[in-house]
Amino acid sequence: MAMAVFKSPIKGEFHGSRNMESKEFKHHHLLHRHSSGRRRVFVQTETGCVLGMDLDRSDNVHTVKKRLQIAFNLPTEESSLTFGDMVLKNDDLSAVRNDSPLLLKRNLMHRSSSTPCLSPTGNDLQRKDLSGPIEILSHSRCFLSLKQTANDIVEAMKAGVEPIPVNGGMGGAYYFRNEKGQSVAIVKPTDEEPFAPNNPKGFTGKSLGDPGLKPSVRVGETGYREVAAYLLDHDHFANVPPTALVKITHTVFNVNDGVNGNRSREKKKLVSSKIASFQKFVAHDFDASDHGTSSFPVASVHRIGILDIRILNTDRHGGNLLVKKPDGRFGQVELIPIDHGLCLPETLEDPYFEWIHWPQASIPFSEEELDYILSLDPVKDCEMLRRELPMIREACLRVLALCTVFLKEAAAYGLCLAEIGEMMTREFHAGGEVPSVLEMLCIEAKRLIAEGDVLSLRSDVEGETEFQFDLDYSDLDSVYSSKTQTLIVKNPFSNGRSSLGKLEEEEEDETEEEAGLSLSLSKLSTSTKDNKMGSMYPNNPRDETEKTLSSHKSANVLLPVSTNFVKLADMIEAEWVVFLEKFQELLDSAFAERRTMTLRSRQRLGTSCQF
Ligand SMILES: Nc1ncnc2c1ncn2[C@@H]1O[C@H](COP(=O)(O)OP(=O)(O)OP(=O)(O)O)[C@@H](O)[C@H]1O
Repeated sequence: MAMAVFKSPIKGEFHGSRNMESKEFKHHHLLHRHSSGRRRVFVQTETGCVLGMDLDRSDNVHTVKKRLQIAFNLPTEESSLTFGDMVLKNDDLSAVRNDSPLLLKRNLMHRSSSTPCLSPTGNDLQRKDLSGPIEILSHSRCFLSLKQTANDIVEAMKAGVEPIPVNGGMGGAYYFRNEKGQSVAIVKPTDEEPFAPNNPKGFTGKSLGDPGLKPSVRVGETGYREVAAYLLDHDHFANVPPTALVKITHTVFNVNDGVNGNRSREKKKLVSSKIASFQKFVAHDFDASDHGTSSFPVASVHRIGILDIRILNTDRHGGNLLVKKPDGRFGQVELIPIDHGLCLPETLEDPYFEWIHWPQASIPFSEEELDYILSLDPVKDCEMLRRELPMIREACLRVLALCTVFLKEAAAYGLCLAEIGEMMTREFHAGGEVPSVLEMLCIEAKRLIAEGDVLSLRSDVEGETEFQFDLDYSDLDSVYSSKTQTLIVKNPFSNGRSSLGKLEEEEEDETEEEAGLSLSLSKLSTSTKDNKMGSMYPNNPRDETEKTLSSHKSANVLLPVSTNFVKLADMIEAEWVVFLEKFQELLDSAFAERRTMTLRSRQRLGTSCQF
């Protein structure tokens, strides 16, 4: 019963680089650009400083870098300018859209651990940065309600009402208030995230763009994920508070001295401009970790679970569900999901779903929920995110597409939220972490592609797309143990092509044990989470990761280890299309297996546990 979600529109939708965008969008984009010629962009350095700049028709990468050289005292040849997945090269600024944040990076060979915080030195340029105190980085209607909130805050700032730093959490966060002193928004600067250069709580040691708290979510990129979760929450189904990316200027923000991560501005009270997520504050009474969960409405748990599955949320713990007591005596509590910074990872990760063992999650979906799931369109969702958040990485969009397809098929089969969540979650066995059923299905789909003749799919498009993904994964590979991936990918393409050189080198080292792993995968049934799987990993994959991590500096000592079993973004578009088809073909038997497991465990527990 595989659904034809990706049949016709897929061409041109799921691709590795934004310069292959759909014709329709490109046309619209070009029209817009040529009619106005001007665009406003926000350039952020790796250490967090932000400058608003107006580009006009005649600007190119070189002229922009030249202006930044004056502002940040960073020679053009020592810097690169990136926009999401893309390193902007030559004279091409055509992909950069109005309100886009760009990242100015110091080239690797010019970096040193004692690099001071790049702070703007060009007064002239700074004066030309005519940003208001809060600028929403979009003119989309989706953020209209936040415009008023921003205006209220600006009025309060004029009246001397100061924001309040949030005490808890690892990242820098601030409650911004209205004139009455009421909190109306929570602001999280991207350069104050855990391990980012200006983190106020001592968790520093990385640059923006480096792998972060979760290796598949880069430092400085949690903010746009918060916005993505809001945008994907169609019809406010799951109750995600309105969230936007902003450029915001205030003295309350933290700037470290760059070398030791010490706070330097506390006393000086200097004004800093930041790119931050800006979320509507929702008054609440407690969070889900403070309270029994039995009073939580089934519908709210289902709606939040549906969102978490789509976005592969790796951080849905109780503290990230705010709880509001009912107004009247007989009302129900309201749940407000927050903190979506660790959703949409760049590779399949182990999600964390606090609700997975709540009884509500085992109750079948209602008709209304099934209709909502049926209406979800992963192709449209990806298009919408590309439009609203042009910096979003294609790798994240593939995770979104895959998880949405999985949800749609599973719900259509009749599985409940708990069953779907469990199929996405890894288990730990004596031998280490075991891939989730979802991951095993992906591994199997990749193997099926490898068996078929997809080599021809690669021939035309290898160069550029490959490069985009190489950029993405060179960083991530250093913190992941990706043994399984290597084995799966190298088999079909071991024909001496240069872009896969790295994999070929590794192939020579293939041990008997690894060959055995390839073989086991080929015999894989979809019931993957039994103890047999443990023996497929005689060496704990986590040990490998720990070894890699130990070679990194400060922040990595504190970072959790992570295993990467499946990458999605290493496939060229044509492979991705075939992969999705194979993946869907495998789903029915996996769901049947899961259903049998549920029935068996119910029989064991007796009927008292049924709902
Ligand atoms: N939209 C909101 N409305 C009201 N309060 C909020 C909102 N978002 C966050 N908070 C409060 O701020 C606290 C910190 O927020 P959040 O968990 O998003 O930040 P964080 O730095 O990512 O935290 P952590 O490190 O625990 O993940 C929350 O525990 C919650 O109490």
